[in-house]
Amino acid sequence: MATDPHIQVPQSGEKISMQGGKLNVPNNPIIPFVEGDGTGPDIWRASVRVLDAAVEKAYGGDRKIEWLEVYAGEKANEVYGEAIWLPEGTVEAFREYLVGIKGPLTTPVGGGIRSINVALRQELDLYACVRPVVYFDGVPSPVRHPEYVDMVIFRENTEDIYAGIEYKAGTPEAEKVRAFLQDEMGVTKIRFPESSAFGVKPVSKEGSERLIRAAIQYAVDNGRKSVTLVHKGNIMKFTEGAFRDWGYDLAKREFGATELDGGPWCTLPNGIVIKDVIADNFLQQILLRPRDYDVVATLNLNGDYLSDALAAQVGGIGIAPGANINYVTGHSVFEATHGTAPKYAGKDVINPSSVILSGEMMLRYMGWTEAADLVLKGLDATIRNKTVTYDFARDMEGAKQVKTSEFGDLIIANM
Ligand SMILES: NC(=O)C1=CN([C@@H]2O[C@H](COP(=O)(O)OP(=O)(O)OC[C@H]3O[C@@H](n4cnc5c(N)ncnc54)[C@H](OP(=O)(O)O)[C@@H]3O)[C@@H](O)[C@H]2O)C=CC1
Ligand SMILES: O=C(O)CCC(=O)C(=O)O
Ligand SMILES: [Mg+2]
Repeated sequence: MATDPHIQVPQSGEKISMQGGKLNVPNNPIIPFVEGDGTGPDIWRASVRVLDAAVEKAYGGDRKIEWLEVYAGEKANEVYGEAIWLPEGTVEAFREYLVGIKGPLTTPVGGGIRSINVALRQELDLYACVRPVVYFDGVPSPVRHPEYVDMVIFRENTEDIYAGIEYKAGTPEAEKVRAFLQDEMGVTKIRFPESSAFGVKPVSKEGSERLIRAAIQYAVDNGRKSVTLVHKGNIMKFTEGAFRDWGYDLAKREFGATELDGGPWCTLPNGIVIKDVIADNFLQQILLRPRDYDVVATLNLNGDYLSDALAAQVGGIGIAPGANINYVTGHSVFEATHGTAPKYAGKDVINPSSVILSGEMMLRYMGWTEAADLVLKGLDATIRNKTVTYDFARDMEGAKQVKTSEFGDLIIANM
């Protein structure tokens, strides 16, 4: 990164580091950010002002983030002048400065580049995608009791069918996989072998355990009630089923869990329940009985679907933050659950709450809790005052619709 001429490191500012398993955060940390594609720039402009204002108000100038712009996606193509989607310098900056934040990046469907978002998580081994889902009073919701939803999704972030190991139908590679499966492994269940594409779903013990460990540790540290392992292990026995079994084993081995009524559910000594639910059932349970669920640990693709579904219950992906974290190295990239929402790009209308709340998570992760609390205070008051962006305004009686930038201003005023 030091040699990347496109990346201008701020003159002042210091690196965040990890020492003895704890983050060491200076008062003026350098934090890399990617603005993002589509609505990313609209959202980032509002978000950065809110985060800076919260830090300024909380610490009166004693602390300040030194932002370092790095590039990915369409902006990287512009800045680098060629088709470079995820420059080495960007990955290196996130590696070197430990904590970063990003806007959404476009991934084409069917062909073209593979996801830059996924690539970044894989490159930095950010194995836990952490997505809290909580209700802010006044947000319009399609359910009767959105306030019953208070969950934190821990989604495995580096494996599964999501890793992108696929072979296109009709290629020599797909033919090779077909031949291996049918001729060497004796597989007879491929319905249309000649025209099939193939995808691979790697799910490992190490990968599952480190994610489930992070989820249980989070539950312990935050006084939560339960951890639910969500899987489709009845059908995918050796991948999703193993995820469940490895989870229960880990809870017993590392956290002292004991079986409840003959198992497989178990409890930790402090009463936290470890349980499991099959994924399709879980999707109806979260609508009917959301209070039965708290921390959720699941595989990559399930976690992707669940994130948007649960976000809808508390008002949608306009207010759905997240973090990609490696709890061992401390590396983290905070990002919203939503994508680029391209039809709203450049219109200054989109809801910036998801990135603002991802920034709030980042401040809390850094130990800057006073600033994080101010972000929540400002956002909460702005929503209660019914001054909201289009997505909330369309279903909120008596609301005044404001622009993305105005919404940011109001959050700052309400801190
Ligand atoms: N981590 C990442 O960077 C992610 C990237 N993507 C990428 O984003 C692109 C677009 O994906 P798409 O499937 O359309 O999903 P998006 O999440 O971009 O948008 C889907 C819909 O969700 C609503 N929405 C999204 N963001 C907001 C927001 N900030 N405020 C209010 N409403 C919002 C809008 O609904 P409405 O139309 O009702 O207003 C929008 O049309 C794809 O290339 C995809 O791969 C997708 C997810 C994550
Ligand atoms: O990378 C992408 O384009 C989509 C990723 C996504 O939907 C997610 O991580 O929630
Ligand atoms: Mg998604």
